[in-house]
Amino acid sequence: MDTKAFKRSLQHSDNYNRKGFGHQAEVATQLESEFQSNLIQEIRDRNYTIRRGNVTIQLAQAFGFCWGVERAVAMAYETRQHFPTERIWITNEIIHNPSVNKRMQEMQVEFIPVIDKVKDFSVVNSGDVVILPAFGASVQEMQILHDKGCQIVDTTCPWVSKVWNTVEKHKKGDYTSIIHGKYKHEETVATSSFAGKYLIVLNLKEAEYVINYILNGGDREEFLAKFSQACSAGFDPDQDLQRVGIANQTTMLKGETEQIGKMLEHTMMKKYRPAELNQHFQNFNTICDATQERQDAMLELVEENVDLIIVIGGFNSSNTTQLQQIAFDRGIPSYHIDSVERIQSINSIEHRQLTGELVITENWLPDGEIKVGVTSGASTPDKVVEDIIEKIFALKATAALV
Ligand SMILES: C/C(=C\COP(=O)(O)OP(=O)(O)O)CO
Ligand code: SF4
Repeated sequence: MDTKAFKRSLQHSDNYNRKGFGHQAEVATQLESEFQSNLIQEIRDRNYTIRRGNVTIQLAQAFGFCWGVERAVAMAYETRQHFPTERIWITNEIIHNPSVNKRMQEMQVEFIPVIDKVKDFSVVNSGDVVILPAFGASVQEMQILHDKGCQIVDTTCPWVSKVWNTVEKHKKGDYTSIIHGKYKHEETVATSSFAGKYLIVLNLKEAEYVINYILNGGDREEFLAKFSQACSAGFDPDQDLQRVGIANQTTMLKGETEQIGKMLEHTMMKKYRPAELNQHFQNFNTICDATQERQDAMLELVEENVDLIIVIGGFNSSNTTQLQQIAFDRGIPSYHIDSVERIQSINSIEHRQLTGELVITENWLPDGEIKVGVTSGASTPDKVVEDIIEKIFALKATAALV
């Protein structure tokens, strides 16, 4: 499929909207009351720190809702206002936060049903409205919806679309897109659907494996088995790694994407002559600003001498997981939780480990004077952060009375 031509025709269609419906002001008030927090604003105004009793909270200098998330959620709210009686669908979670997705359901924004791991678009009728989430959607899904003639509201973050443009450029130049990302993640699924040849690498270890194959060759069958779900159809590692371009899922660890880019650049210089580099390697920066800022702020927070760090965000939120990875790498006790309910008591917290496992840790909150670092992912409402900080204050105040 000519994905570029398809996107152009979609954008010119009367049934397609990516700018909202002019209800920004009403929606802004609603979003503020549902998701914003006076306490968090107060802490921001006090140079990101607050002390109550024997607890000091140190917030990261950048955390919480990013611009792309605010925009997508606002567009979804506007869509409900603009189409009060129409049936509204969404192709995936709007963003990776349970409280925001719950609100979508309360507003009767329905998920496309999935049968045997396949989305059943037959439920969508031409008069329906379908929201594409902040991660975007695959070009195949867009085409199905376009063919149905339903109203499409596209909330894809422009930073994500920028990555799609990058893989289109790779495709045009006959470069294979090496995508740093998680092959099952909605954004990466969408990005790879716009690519020509592609290979998705999760981390430095996988990138090193690919580099070794480029330089020294290797076991072709093993390579194909390893990346069976993470490459384009008919991918041939012996042919398709001679010209490569870098792209990423916007919320990966920024340092890791940069390192993978550098490693591949050096590899191509080594394998071919430096003067031929441009024919074998392309790199456009596709890390988003919000991801950079939140990770940079986390790198500062881990230097703050905190006793522990609470990382707040959906358990399927990639960018939140990257924030915890930074704390983990520094050996600081850190707890990734998605809501205040995970704090069961002063002695017990249920949290997600980097492996994805949910575990309960006892005696997680130290006695006496403590300093707690707090950050939240790009899809986490400040309200959720407030509830958690208030809970910590309350638990410690009660403990001090005993
Ligand atoms: C929508 C979006 C980022 C917002 O945070 P999310 O937590 O929703 O998504 P992710 O970190 O990619 O799992 C895609 O860049
Ligand atoms: S994290 Fe970046 S790419 Fe993702 S929604 Fe936010 S601004 Fe957009």
